[in-house]
Amino acid sequence: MSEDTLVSVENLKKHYTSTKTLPDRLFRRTSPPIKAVDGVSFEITAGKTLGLVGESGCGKSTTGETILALRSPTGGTVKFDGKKIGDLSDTEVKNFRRRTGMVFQDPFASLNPRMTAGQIIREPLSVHDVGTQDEQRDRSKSLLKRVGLSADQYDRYPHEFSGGQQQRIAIARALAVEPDFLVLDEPVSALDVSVQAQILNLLADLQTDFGLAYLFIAHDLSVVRYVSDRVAVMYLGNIAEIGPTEAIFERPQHPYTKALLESVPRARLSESDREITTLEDDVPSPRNPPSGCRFRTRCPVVIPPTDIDIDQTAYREVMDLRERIEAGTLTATDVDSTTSNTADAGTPSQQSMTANSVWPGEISSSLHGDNAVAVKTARAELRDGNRQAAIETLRDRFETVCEHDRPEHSNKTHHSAACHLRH
Ligand SMILES: Nc1ncnc2c1ncn2[C@@H]1O[C@H](COP(=O)(O)OP(=O)(O)OP(=O)(O)O)[C@@H](O)[C@H]1O
Repeated sequence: MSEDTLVSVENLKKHYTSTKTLPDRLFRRTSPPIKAVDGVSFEITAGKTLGLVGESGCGKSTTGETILALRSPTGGTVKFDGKKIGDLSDTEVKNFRRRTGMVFQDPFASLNPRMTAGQIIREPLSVHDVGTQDEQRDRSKSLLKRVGLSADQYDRYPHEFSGGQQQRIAIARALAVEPDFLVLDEPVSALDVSVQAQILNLLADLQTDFGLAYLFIAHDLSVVRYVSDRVAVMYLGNIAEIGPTEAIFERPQHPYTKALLESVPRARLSESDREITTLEDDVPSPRNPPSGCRFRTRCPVVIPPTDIDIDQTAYREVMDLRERIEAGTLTATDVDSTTSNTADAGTPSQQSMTANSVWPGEISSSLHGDNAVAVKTARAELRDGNRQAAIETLRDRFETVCEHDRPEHSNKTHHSAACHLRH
């Protein structure tokens, strides 16, 4: 941890356990928890911005809310200014609350409609007992001006403001008690594009003036690139890659970061022919995330076992096939019994089989030698009702390091990707 680290997050976990319904209780059913955040580590430097990006549902908001102790962690630690949040005394908790704050995506929903702009901004001053009534009023008015509104708007209600102005009020409220750290959860994504830049510039000015540190949560990569000193890329409850902004955008290391960047529309004409890898498949459920590397089920460069010879397209097809058998979405009834059978599965003389002969309708790549034999054997086993044997046959031959080992970050302080290809 460096001297000017303000927030330090180590192996943070937040799992949501669902409340049991009556049938669940009657039948003693338990559903696995949602692993929204599952072992996240990073640091935020005083006065700097860490951007947190990732697809919807990957755990960004939960990370921000858990860091601010709005949710209790399932595991791991958060330190603020060197002190562990869970160990704070009542006075220290109050001080932590004063020094931290949050700005939400939907400004209207985050402002009390029955309070005026002035009352909203004053509220934290009252809660923390800062100043006299007159001083609180004066400070609220000067904050209104500081965020680009007018002191005359003090007595107006939220609905009398535009979306951008409402977000300015929410920012003023967050600044009222002079915090050091703000979690900004998608602060511009609900706003018109024309207003977004104004709010981003305001946040940048305030950061410079008050030395604020930000955790800036967003799914819009161009926004994150614009505001962040460092960027953490999150996937299914884990940090896939973290590093300085330019390094992440110019020299991404993790296949997920690359795919995320590739999925951004190309701005320059010169780039219009660039081949793109889009993230088409759905993100797996955080209730039952893939073992090993969380991204392996969608990864375009998943690593085959070192002792087999297979190209990436064929390997991905075989992996997807096994996933479907394991998930129960490919069953015996889906196997056409008129073609292929167990007998021809392991014929040693069959060194190469055409795509059609290996698993009609499922495998379109050509597989050779023992790869083809394993897939044909699994097919026959599934058709004969022996699903577990089919899974084992495929696992024995094709199990990958990406599947049984969770990749670690090699370099926690600079630029690092949690990917087996980096080791
Ligand atoms: N209070 C909750 N109870 C149960 N599950 C939750 C709760 N809050 C979030 N989740 C689940 O946890 C996972 C992570 O959600 P989270 O909102 O943190 O992700 P996110 O990356 O911020 O998504 P988005 O960009 O859509 O806001 C999701 O699967 C979500 O459905």
